[in-house]
Amino acid sequence: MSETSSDWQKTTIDSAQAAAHPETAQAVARIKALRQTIDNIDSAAIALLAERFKTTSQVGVLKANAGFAPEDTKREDYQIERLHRIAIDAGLDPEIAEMYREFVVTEAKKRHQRIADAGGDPGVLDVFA
Ligand SMILES: O=C(O)C(=O)C[C@]1(C(=O)O)C=C[C@@H](O)C=C1
Repeated sequence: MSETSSDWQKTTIDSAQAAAHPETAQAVARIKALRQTIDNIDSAAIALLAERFKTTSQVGVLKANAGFAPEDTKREDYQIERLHRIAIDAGLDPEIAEMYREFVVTEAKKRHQRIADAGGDPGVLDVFA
């Protein structure tokens, strides 16, 4: 339950909440189970993002060494159309798919530029160095 009417957006749902409000115990238990699935999805999403950025870094090296610019608008137009279509098929608001695309492609281009500035060395992106 909300602690006060003004902070209804923030309810920490945990065992303390369940103990204090036994009438919502079923909802708390269900939310807990759903959170496990959310955590699994987040783990998969982070692993996929890691693979995507490792892959785009390889593209960045090839582009830098070949003298190609970081951005390819024709490829991006294809990605926009494709992700819009597959989002609708998947039951996802295409605006969310576009926000995702914009985020990953913008970050990939920044990294392409950093690699190019480093003369094609992807080591410049090594966050663990
Ligand atoms: O496919 C490329 O040319 C890339 O550099 C990869 C990528 C992407 O992140 O998907 C990034 C920048 C380009 O403008 C288009 C696509």
